[in-house]
Amino acid sequence: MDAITKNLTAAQAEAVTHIDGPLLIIAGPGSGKTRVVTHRVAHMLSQGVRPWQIAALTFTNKAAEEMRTRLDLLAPGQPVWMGTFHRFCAQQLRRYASYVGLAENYSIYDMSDSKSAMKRAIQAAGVSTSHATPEQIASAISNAKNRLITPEIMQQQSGRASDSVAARVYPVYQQQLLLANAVDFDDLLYHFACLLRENPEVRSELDAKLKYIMVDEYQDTNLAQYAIVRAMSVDHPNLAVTGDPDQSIYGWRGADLNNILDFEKDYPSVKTVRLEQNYRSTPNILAVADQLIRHNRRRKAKELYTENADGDNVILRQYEDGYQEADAIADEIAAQMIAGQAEPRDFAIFCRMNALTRSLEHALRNRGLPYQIINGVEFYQRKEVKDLLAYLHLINNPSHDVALQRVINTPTRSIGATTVGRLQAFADAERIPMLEAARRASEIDTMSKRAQTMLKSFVTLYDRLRKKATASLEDLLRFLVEETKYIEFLERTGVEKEDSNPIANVDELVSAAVEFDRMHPDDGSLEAFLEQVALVSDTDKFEDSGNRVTLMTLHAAKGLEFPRVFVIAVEDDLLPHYRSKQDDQQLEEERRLLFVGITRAQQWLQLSYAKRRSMRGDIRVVIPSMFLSELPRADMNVIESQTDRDFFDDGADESYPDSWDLVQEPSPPEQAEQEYKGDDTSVIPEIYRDPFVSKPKPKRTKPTITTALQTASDLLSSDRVPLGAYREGSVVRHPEYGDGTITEVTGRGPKRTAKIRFSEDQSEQTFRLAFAKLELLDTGGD
Ligand SMILES: Nc1ncnc2c1ncn2[C@@H]1O[C@H](COP(=O)(O)OP(=O)(O)OP(=O)(O)O)[C@@H](O)[C@H]1O
Ligand SMILES: [Mg+2]
Repeated sequence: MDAITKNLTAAQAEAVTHIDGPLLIIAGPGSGKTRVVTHRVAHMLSQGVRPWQIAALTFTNKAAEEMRTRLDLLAPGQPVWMGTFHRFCAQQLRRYASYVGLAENYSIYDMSDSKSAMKRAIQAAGVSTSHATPEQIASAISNAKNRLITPEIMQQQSGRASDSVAARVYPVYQQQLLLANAVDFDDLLYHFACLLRENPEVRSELDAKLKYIMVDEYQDTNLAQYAIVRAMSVDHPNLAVTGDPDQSIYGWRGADLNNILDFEKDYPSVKTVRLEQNYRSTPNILAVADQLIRHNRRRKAKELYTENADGDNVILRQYEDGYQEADAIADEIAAQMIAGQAEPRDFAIFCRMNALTRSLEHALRNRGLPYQIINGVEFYQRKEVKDLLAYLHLINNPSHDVALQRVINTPTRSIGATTVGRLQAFADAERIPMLEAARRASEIDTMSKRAQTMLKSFVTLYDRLRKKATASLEDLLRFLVEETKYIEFLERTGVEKEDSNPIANVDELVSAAVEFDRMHPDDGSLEAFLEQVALVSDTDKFEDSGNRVTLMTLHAAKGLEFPRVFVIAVEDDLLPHYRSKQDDQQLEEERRLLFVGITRAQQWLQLSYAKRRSMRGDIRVVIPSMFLSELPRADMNVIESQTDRDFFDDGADESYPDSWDLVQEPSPPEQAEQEYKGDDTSVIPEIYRDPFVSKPKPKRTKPTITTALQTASDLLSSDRVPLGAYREGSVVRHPEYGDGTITEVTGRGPKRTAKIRFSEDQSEQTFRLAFAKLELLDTGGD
């Protein structure tokens, strides 16, 4: 026990050694809340609690991974459940799928899958979208799920127009999902919460099994999450939660601050521990954070203090424009590295929206600085990756209509929209999955013979693929690519984008499959792989091992820490986001978001804004964020841009935009925009009404990530073999496939492609030479 508590303060040790009974740890950033969670688990294990009796829940896979790493240091190899809420619910639902009308191999729809499913449901429900856009309908349904409102209850509500339309779509949407044996992201929580509510025997079984539940970042739980942990902590109320109300930043997806503020009311016998000391940041950084957050009215005041040594002053810097900002930041990073003060991994750059990272990427790349972006163009969202995943989904779950619609004519096989429409109508009428309908194509008399034949041959292809379902994931994927002639399709359609290479992405997906096979030699099922992919969240794939600068949104930064932090574009209309400015509560959430950003920094921090910023080709004059005027400038280094030139001396007022309407970014902040026009708790029947439900907030999205797979040095390395050196007969080495011989070279410039036959398994692969990680062993030929 000494080993576990020796590096803890008295208050931390008090929380760590508390085993039975509810526990609330409420404390500011960097005070060791997450550390307490892991130490407490280790302590419980040392006191004889069995590992399978404990579950530690959090919000990002990265945070869960970190907990796991820390626990492994204290108590190696213990099978304690640690993971995200969504993963937890996904796994429980596999066990209890039939209780909610699903089969065990159900699919998890991602954002774009859900969107297509929603479109279809809106069509099927026959509602008009003139008063409510599909987004508004989706958002209202998502809200309802977050508040555990069933379709029946929603239909009883009157309310605003978009809601009554949504109420008609909701049951149809749910029915179609069930028919497809699929759930959307909200459903994971919703179904599981409903299941616990409606099945007392399951509830008490889980309550008894998982005697010790812990939740980190409890301030971000929504009603569904609250209901879930509460239901599992009735007979054994050993629920321990940690949180910081000042870091609640997920109101837009239904998080309810009251869940933490009222914990003491929910569990009157609770033991509350406050941690006072910050171990993360310098006093300078804390002072800035503290001054800022004091401007929120809805909070309990608390002091942040630290015994850490003074560091550099926090810098507040103005730039001419976004480009100068990007260049200067990249230069600053290079300078600090050259001075031997830091390495790339020490730096993080945070922004309000993903779109803002573009010029930074450029600047970092130009200087050969390695970086990774954790942002909204997730690898798994790329077209070619989604195509192949859709095949896998359909192989795993033949009822997955969204996947079927994606692949039925990809690669193109002359199955046009009309045919698909008729197929869908037949499926809807017969209440069968579309694949089943395709099998019965000859019964669809609205369809031409030719179309029926095409469908039949698609079904034949499908059956061939499905036979491979039990092979290793790698084999399955390679077989799939080959059978569908997918690479040829990519080559034919010639999609070549500046920042992505489709064929390389296919290779990357194969690598992911190989990796998955390797990690799961025994239990690696297709279903498990798809689940993992579906649940990848924003901070996943975040490699500590890679020594890179990290670019990410403020939302994704929660819970993490970095020695050196830049927060860019602290500007009016961006932070606070213009859609949040009208509403006091939302404005306070924006302030908390900046607070979260500031408190990630350990030693060094710079906040910046520009005089002008170009967005989608438009240059706009910038007003600095109101939050900057709330900071203790006297204690900061305030550096204004030296240049006086101002393009907007004339007519500046006219060119100033009302809003950033053109800035459209499918990232969390945008969700805040979604229609919320009032508090509807009044129309929720009594049994569902929770005294703590405050403003339900719009739809959650699945946050996503991209790792910039090619580091700057990869892209810039001058010692690359010129593409012309590769020819038929050249012998090459690939890091994964081993040695092989080029059998064919086609295309020019960046499209130059080589077919390689690998000696190990005689498989043939196609690579774009500009991107492939090849080593030229022998040029071959003369
Ligand atoms: N007693 C301690 N002694 C030494 N280091 C500590 C102690 N407590 C916490 N730390 C360190 O302080 C840093 C912040 O801790 P931790 O991440 O647990 O804080 P947190 O309260 O979870 O922060 P956040 O609110 O941002 O999630 C970590 O690097 C942690 O290892
Ligand atoms: Mg933490």
